[in-house]
Amino acid sequence: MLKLKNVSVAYKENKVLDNLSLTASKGEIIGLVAPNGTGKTTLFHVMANFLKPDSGNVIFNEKNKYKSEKEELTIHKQLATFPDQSDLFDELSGVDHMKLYANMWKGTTDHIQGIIEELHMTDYVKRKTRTYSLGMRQRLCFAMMAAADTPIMLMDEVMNGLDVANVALISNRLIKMKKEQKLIFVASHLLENLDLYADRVLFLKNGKIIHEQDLNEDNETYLKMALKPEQYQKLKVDYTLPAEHLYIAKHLLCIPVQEMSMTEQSKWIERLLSFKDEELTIGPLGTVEYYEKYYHEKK
Ligand SMILES: Nc1ncnc2c1ncn2[C@@H]1O[C@H](COP(=O)(O)OP(=O)(O)OP(=O)(O)O)[C@@H](O)[C@H]1O
Repeated sequence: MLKLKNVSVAYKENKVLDNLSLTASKGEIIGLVAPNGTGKTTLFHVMANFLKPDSGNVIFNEKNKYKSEKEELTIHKQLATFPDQSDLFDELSGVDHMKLYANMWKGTTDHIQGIIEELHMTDYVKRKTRTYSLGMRQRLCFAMMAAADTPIMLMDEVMNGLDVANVALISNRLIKMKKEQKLIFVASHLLENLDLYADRVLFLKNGKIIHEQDLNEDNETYLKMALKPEQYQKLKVDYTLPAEHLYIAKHLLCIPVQEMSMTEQSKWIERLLSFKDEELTIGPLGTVEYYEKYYHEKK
């Protein structure tokens, strides 16, 4: 449905995207993660043709490229980008904004009431947006995307400024959109949240996708525990850790257990539980752990 082929973008000496390629299909939510200033927004801008890459192509449905105004129009009918809160008009109401997006893309506004109810916006949506709080504005931005209802959606920082209840509300709506076969890209710093709805998470570094985590795969199970370097060293001296173990960002020990016998697993659990102050968890590596692995940062 959407293909990027060898896309490169540089701002003078600053190479932000370096020969980057990716393929995305309908019915997928793709998370995009990286520290601030790495190129997530730049990548979205290339996908939406707000920025022409220095080289490479964006291809939609195997045939459409940003080659002419006509083709751009064809693509833009299928693709909406998350509005910036600063783009909202102070003197218009939330409903007005939703109607704007609905008319621009879908050509009907019949579905708006359902979205308002689902996103719990009934109490405020008829008021002018200048009276909205940060979280209310953010929910409206999301509601505008839902109103546009395009097959492809690019969502930059969709959860910005939302409280826990609203993050859950929007996450559920994203899952519903996925079931409706939308292709949705979500750039986010809420890493654990991505594990709830994303099919894949792409990790961007030095202009490239350095890792693609498939969350639908039957991923390896790990014993996971935060250990100080000296604790880790002691464990290494006292026992032979499996060669495939990870010590992420000099902080998180992850021991793969799928190939181990039950007896061996129990031994490792016992050994780790001897570090009494630390919490032991069991499960696959999530986006948080990969993030630490690739960017060596604590959350
Ligand atoms: N118009 C521009 N001119 C020059 N440099 C730019 C421009 N836009 C972005 N950059 C640079 O490109 C790099 C990537 O920026 P981008 O906004 O794509 O990052 P990001 O991953 O979206 O960051 P954030 O998480 O903070 O939103 C940064 O170093 C930024 O300074």
